[in-house]
Amino acid sequence: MRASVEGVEIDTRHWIAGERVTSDRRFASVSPIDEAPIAELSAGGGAEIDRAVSAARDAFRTWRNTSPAERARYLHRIADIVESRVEQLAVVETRDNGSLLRSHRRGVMPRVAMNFRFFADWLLQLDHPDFDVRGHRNHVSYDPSGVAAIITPWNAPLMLGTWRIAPALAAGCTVVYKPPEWAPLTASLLADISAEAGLPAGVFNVVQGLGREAGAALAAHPGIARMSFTGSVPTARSIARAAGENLVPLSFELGGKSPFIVFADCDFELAVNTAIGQFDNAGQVCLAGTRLLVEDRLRDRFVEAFIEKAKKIRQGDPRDETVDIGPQISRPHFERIDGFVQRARAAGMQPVLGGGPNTDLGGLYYQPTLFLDPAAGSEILRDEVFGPVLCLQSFKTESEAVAMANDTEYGLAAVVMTGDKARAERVTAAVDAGLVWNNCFFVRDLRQAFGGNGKSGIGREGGTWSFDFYCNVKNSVFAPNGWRE
Ligand SMILES: NC(=O)C1=CN([C@@H]2O[C@H](COP(=O)(O)OP(=O)(O)OC[C@H]3O[C@@H](n4cnc5c(N)ncnc54)[C@H](O)[C@@H]3O)[C@@H](O)[C@H]2O)C=CC1
Ligand SMILES: O=C(O)/C=C/C=C(\O)C(=O)O
Repeated sequence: MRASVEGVEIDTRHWIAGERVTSDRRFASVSPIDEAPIAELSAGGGAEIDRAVSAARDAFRTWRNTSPAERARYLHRIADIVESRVEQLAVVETRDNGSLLRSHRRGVMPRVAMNFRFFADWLLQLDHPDFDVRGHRNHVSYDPSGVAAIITPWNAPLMLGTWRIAPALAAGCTVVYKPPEWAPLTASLLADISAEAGLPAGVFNVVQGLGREAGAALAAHPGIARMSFTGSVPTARSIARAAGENLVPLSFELGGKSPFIVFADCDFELAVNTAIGQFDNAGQVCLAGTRLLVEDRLRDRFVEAFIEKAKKIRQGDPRDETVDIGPQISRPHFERIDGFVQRARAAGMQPVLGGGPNTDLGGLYYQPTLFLDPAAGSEILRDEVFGPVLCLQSFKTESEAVAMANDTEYGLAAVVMTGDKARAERVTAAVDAGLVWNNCFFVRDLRQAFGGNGKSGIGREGGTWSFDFYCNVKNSVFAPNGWRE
């Protein structure tokens, strides 16, 4: 089974034990750009997952004993190949998930390579504390744990997949990866890249398929040692139930409804421009500050400038270099976003910007939308829309801003815009979020701890936190005596 997408040939079967494997059942990948089916893929289920976990368990026997230096060399080879194929990966990803081609070329695919390079290098400089305990030598080691199951979403498919796959492989785990069915194609290309890098058979496996079939079978498999999931809260609950049955440790990176707090003493232009950036990727960004909280004496000026700028956002085909935002991922997701907006309207809240499909473009293009002062407790203020829909509320005091920021079940990120450093520090300390950006957004580095509080996730990844998760951390103590000379 093959597909040709934007001139790139893709083998759309599973990748198990270093071989391509077909299933009788198929599913189609549909491009968000024009809703055209662009590829047919094998749809795996319990049998394919069983086969992949078994291959990964076999491969683990040797991969766990492959030296860190050797593992790092494989990861750097993968990074080299990714770098040599940025253009190919970028055009396929854009056709498959509708995110901007220019972002894929200049930011996202280089980050994919960086995911491999960073964890290869971090592995080699991992601190293994060695210290004295009342004359006994104490040593900490990071032992590979086994098969890591990895399930990720479609909004940045290869970047989010490799941000989990790379540390797992570096840690000496073997991997079974279930890519997102709405944008599965670059995972198939990654299988080729892993083979070309010489990764031994079974170390990295890809099972394509639907979440409720292949994904559910993987989460419930008793042969996995770790479950890393990025996606929505309802799916996380079902994965947690399944993995909990086998007492498999979890790392969850879920949704958000992050506050974007603007104080009147901020750099105004910077604040407006950064707020406009929350529409990036058509609002399909887990970290987005979708609740704009603006100090009331700045509110009218801010709203006016924001709307003026937002009206200049160019929406269209994400392959066009001049376009700012593309389509939503799929028809069901588009309808879900519109459902939120229409229910808010029906409840009496009128958007001051956008508020429906972009009728000039048709298809899956949704207008950047802003609601002012949604009713307290309303769905649009409470739930993650995961589309280009923002809410704006105002506050009078710093403590009111913090209370509003924390009035959510999520806790992934927060943005604070202020000219007062002391206030930035106070607010940063008081907001309940895994990541806080002051006068900036998405300043990202793989040494950072990444993850959310509350419904935004469980655990942290990045730097040593990733190794803490994928490894069995072992503490060994050696007595000073009792040894035969
Ligand atoms: N915190 C973070 O780092 C990020 C979080 N997200 C969150 O992801 C969500 C959007 O992604 P979606 O694809 O709609 O989420 P989703 O939860 O529907 O799907 C995510 C993945 O889970 C799989 N899946 C679905 N049902 C499953 C089941 N029953 N068992 C096992 N696997 C299953 C899907 O096939 C897909 O690969 C948003 O809530 C977003 O905030 C997205 C990107 C980053
Ligand atoms: O930088 C990361 O590791 C994760 C970023 C997540 C997004 O960009 C997203 O969900 O859109």
